[in-house]
Amino acid sequence: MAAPVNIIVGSHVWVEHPELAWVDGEVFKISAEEVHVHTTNGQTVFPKDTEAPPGGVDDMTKLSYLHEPGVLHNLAARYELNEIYTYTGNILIAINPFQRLPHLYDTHMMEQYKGAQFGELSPHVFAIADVAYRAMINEGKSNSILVSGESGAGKTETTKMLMRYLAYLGGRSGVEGRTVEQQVLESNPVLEAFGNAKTVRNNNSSRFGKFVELQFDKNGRISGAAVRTYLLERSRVCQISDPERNYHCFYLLCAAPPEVREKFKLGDPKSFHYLNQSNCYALDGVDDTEEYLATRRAMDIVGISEEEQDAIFRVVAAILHLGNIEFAKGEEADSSVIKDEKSRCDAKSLEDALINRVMVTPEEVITRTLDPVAAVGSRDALAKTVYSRLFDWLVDKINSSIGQDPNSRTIIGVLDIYGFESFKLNSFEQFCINFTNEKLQQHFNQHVFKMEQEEYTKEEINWSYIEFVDNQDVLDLIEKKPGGIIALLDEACMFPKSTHETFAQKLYQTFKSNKRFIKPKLSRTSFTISHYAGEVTYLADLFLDKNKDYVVAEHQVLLTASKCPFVSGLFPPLPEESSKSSKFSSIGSRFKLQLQSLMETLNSTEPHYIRCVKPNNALRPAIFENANIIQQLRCGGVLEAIRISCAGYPTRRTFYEFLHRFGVLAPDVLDGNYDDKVACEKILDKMGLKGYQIGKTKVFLRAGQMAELDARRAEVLGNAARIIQRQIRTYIARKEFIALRKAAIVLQSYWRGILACKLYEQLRREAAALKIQKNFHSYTARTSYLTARSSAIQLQTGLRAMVARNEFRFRKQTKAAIIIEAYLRRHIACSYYKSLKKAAVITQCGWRRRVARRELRNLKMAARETGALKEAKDKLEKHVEELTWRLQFEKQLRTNLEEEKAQEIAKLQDALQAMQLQVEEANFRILKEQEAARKAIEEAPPIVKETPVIVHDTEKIESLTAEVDSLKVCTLNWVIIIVKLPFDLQV
Ligand SMILES: Nc1ncnc2c1ncn2[C@@H]1O[C@H](COP(=O)(O)OP(=O)(O)OP(=O)(O)O)[C@@H](O)[C@H]1O
Repeated sequence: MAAPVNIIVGSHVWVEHPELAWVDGEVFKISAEEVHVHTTNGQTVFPKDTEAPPGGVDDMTKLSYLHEPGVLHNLAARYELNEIYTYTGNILIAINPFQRLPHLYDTHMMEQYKGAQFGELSPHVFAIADVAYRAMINEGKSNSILVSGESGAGKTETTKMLMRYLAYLGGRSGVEGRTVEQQVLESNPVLEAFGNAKTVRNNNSSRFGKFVELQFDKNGRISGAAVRTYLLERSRVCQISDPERNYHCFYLLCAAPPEVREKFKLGDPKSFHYLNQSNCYALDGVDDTEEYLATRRAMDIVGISEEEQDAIFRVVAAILHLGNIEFAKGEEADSSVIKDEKSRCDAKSLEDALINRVMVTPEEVITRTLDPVAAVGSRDALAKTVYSRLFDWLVDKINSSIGQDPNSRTIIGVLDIYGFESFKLNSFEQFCINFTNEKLQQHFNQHVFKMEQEEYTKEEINWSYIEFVDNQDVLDLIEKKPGGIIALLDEACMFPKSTHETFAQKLYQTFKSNKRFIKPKLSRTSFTISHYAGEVTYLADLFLDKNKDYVVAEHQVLLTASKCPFVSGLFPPLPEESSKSSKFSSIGSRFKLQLQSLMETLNSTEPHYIRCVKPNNALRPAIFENANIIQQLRCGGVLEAIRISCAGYPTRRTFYEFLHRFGVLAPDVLDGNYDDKVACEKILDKMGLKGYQIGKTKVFLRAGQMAELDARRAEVLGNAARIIQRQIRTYIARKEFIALRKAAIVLQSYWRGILACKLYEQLRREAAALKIQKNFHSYTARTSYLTARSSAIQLQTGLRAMVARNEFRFRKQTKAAIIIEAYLRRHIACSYYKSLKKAAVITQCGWRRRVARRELRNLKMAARETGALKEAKDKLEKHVEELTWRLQFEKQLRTNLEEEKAQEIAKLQDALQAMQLQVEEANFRILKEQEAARKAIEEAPPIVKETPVIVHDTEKIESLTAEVDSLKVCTLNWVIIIVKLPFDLQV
């Protein structure tokens, strides 16, 4: 490959790669015109800045090597660190982070950016908004911020942030009710509900362009606002492809609370033809019911009344029901039930409007019935017309409700518009979008380059080497009247017989020699336009249909006659002559006019640019391997701006300003009597700068030269400041030194006196301390000795007592043991003695028994020998027994007698007396009986035998006599006892 300048062996370079965009490598050989690079594949080579900061630079113009890979690498390095914003001069590049970064947009951030110098803080949308606001306030000029980028790049999000920040700067805090800025912010959700849809590239893709104009009063407060919208994608209402969705409002309404669905006879979105062409009904992380309620709240805030909201959703529901009408072949169009209450129009009129067409010829009026395919087209056209009118009504309503400020002198406009589009198949929408971008690019060119060139021309400096691609020729190709593509398209639309083929042929013929128009070789209906951002091939097939904007007369009649005042309000009756003269209106030319008006507005403002970029792959490291980014930067004019900025003279100053600022660099030049221009030239030459230009009134500097001059100026000023500082410091220091020295001497003498006093005092204290120490030591030593001694004595006492107690205990135990032993021995001896005694007794008994037995045997033998002995023995035994009994009886008696002594004595005395009386009586009777007996003997015959009675009486007398004797003895004994008793008792 060819070697670019400033590349040598060992250089680190970027090499173009067909898929990865750029890969880095190292040059290892340069021969003739060839550079050999490791990892080379024969593509373009750019030098790599090995000293570039790893985190990237916040402004691309600060890069040492400004080329595509350098730019891309810088963006990638920053994106890696979540730095999604980067400047390119005054243009802000915003890369979609695909993740919420709340810290970037909180109130704290807003506070930081408020009034901060541009470039002082990291690049940010707030910085751009702040610059616009400050410029407006300071210069009293209107400003605009143009946000562009491809679908999903983050335009809408960026616009929201801008609006929030501008509302923060220009809002009225503490105002009651709905403020303008609140209404402006809340208009977003309303417009998004009706103008946004899920597409393949973005779940919340805005299907229209938008220009919000914030009007400010003289105090810089927001006093009014206007929203302008561009080119709503109408075809989406009737036609969607998987996995896209129709406009959000349809799904929100189908998910509305049951009473609302009931009112509009709605149900599952799958049951509607306009929604079920795609299988996507829900969005991840979005609750349509919630969104419905939020949209209604936002509608409240922007001032849409309850009735109007109802009417709006009634129209939305009607469009859904309209889509379900089907047509069959036949004379009569077959329709499913026409739910007339939805649009409040007559079912028959609806049917007529959908399938009948009236043609007025000079001769007659012909009514023609459409075939089913055409009827479907008619139905869809009706739906699209109603929807786009509804959308326009919403925008108008928002504008009238927010209100315009006729006294406002300045505005800040924010443009959120689709970026350049180039797909495989490009249709009318892409044509319009790219036309818009050509317009904006021209505006960009005019602003950045043309202004630059005009300035250079005015100043009569040489600018010939700055080239830029002027796209006026492309714009002519598209919009020139007559003869441009739009004009030809309108023409073709007005010719009933035109087809897309005739239209394409017309284009080929008209533009066959146009540099910007190319006819693809194999196609009959497509054409290619060489746009500033690249070539785009359009398919002309649907251009005619899509360009037609008129409302079919039958539809107009139907809708004007609607019983719903809202619907009839959307379609006011056309003035007689306009309906007659032309029922044609073209989207292309309407859009052209809108763009012209937008451009006029933009041209009257100071523009600021934000380019949103969408990494193809949200994975961070992939960004660098993303050729599409380069394309987006190219389309956004970023690369061109960088190139021009480097090639041109970005810095310029009037001679006066220059001399005022940089005169210090060459005081001799200032002192010399030179013309301003010459003086400037001399200063620049003295500084050794090259490539600058001197105009008629200004000095033009190349990129970086201003910084260099500033650095030199800072150096000179710094040196001068240092000299002055040195002198002043010397003077001050000397003065301070003398005063200090004087003060030091006084202080020293005073301090020395104090020190001597202190020393004496210290010595005295030391001596005293020694004495105290000595006494204290002796005292402590004695105290500790006494304590030790008393402790020893106590210990000894304790030990001795312990020993004595032990000895005493031992002796006591010994004594007890002896006693126990003695008792034990005595017990043993006693036991032994008793056992001996017992044994002796037993032995004696045994012996005696043996002896007695022997004696008994002898006695028995003797007794047996004599019966008398035996009788005697019996007698003796009886006697012994009687004696024994008598003894016991006597004992008993004696005992009883002892107890009853006194009574017994008396008793016995009584008994004695009685017995004496008896004795006397007995004696008397004996005498009597003896007397009687003698008398009887004397009287009885002489032979009479003795009778036994007498014997008896005799015996009785004898016994009585014996008894009397014994009683006498007994009485005597008792007398003796009684006489003796007092004496015994005394004893
Ligand atoms: N600054 C940001 N912070 C966080 N997420 C963002 C940011 N910018 C964009 N996004 C994400 O990217 C998505 C697409 O962004 P946005 O809708 O703004 O794109 P757009 O350029 O307006 O697309 P379209 O042209 O299709 O409307 C957003 O829904 C959001 O998820």
